[in-house]
Amino acid sequence: MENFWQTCSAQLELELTPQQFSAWIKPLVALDYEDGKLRIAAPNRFKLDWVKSQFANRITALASQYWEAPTEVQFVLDPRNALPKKPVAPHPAPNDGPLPGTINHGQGNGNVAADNPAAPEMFNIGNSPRREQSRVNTDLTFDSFVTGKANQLARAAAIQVANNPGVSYNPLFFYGGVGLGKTHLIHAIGNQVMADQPGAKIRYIHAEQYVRDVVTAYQRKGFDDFKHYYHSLDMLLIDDIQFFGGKSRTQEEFFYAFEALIAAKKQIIITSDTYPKEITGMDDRLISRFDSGLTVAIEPPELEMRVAILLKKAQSEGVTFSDDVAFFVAKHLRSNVRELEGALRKILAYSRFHGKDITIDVVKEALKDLLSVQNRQISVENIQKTVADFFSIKVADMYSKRRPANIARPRQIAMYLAKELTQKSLPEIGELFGGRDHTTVLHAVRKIALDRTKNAECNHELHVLEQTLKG
Ligand SMILES: Nc1ncnc2c1ncn2[C@@H]1O[C@H](COP(=O)(O)OP(=O)(O)OP(=O)(O)O)[C@@H](O)[C@H]1O
Repeated sequence: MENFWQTCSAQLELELTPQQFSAWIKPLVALDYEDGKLRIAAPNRFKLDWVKSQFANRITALASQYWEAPTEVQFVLDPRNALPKKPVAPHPAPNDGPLPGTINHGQGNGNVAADNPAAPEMFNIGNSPRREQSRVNTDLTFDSFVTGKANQLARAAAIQVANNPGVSYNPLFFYGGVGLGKTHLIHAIGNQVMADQPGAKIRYIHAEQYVRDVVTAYQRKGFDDFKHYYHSLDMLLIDDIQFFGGKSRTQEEFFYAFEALIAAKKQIIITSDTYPKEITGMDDRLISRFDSGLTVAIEPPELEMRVAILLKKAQSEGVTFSDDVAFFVAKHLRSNVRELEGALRKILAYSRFHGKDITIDVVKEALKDLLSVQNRQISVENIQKTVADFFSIKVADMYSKRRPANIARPRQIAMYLAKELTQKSLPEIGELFGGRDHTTVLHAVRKIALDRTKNAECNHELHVLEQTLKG
């Protein structure tokens, strides 16, 4: 039973986004399995209904596969949490990922949001424990953060700020690609400050949630409360600020909060996928403020660091990885830490499921899909040829200086795909497109990324090209 749930969770973790997984699957408890019936408990009615409608089929399939027999899955309320059903709030809850959320039935005694289901999430700070209010994840600490060349500067800055919040660098701005540990690092700061200063009012928030809170405050004419809450913080940790791009109302609100906090020497820590000046659709005055403290990059991990991360994560799962195995995985998976974690989960699930020790052969088998994608390296040349074929232009036009629209656009698409599907940097891509400047590549990447969100046909073309290139 436990084995099944571990395997099933590991599989779902691979299939869902991290937010979906932690919002919907992590809180579930597998209760028992008898006569082809599996019972799974959800912490509240809302989660129960949602999980049932969204994930029941997948869990049933995994259970039937595991027990090699048709299995019926029943979802029940966790007997420890069973409370009478309450109305569902119409807005998304903070940590519930992209899906509609609700008030927290489990700990609402007397707090504003629980009494008033329409109250915005940001006021849900009544009687629940302080850590809960701060949204700081206690698992993400400096201790569990592996350091290497790629992140040592960022870690040093983080420690410095955690030791002297509001004093040393304000704001502290981390930027870097996906899955490189930006979120981990800002939670680590939050955890340390919370331990050092138990009275401090700290808040972690993802920028998308902040945008939603602004919208909610706007709809309910609740800006005074909104302002009061954010301006009263001792430390604000705001993740993925690039989501503010193009959202002028949010930027304006954030600007006031920013000014108020900095003036009061309260620490602000920001993460983004790019450095301040490169964030699209961001007000110049905010950009200059973001850059007014310390801005630090986090780079993709080098080989030794990838090995260290794998060894540490395996150890924390109670499994010992031999150095050979760790090197094998680290050599083949190069892009980011999240990918390494995914690979580790796959390996553990595979070895548990088949009852095999973790050897290189077992790893090869467990990561078959991942490794074959990595091995089928997509080259920029290949992208140029495929895109040229697709739009019936000459490959040479990819490097030429000619600019008619029927050539310029496919060229921009090829640059976009080169950035998306290869590990090449912007200058390297520029070089391969006839010695163009990296800003030209960046412009193309952004333009096509934006078109893609607005124009279904463009999105479809890109999809076809991606599928062709990935084989
Ligand atoms: N140096 C590290 N040591 C240990 N774990 C790490 C390290 N860097 C990242 N991780 C882990 O990798 C996963 C992804 O990291 P994180 O969410 O912090 O990335 P991110 O840079 O914020 O990415 P995104 O921009 O996609 O949000 C997390 O589980 C995190 O704990």
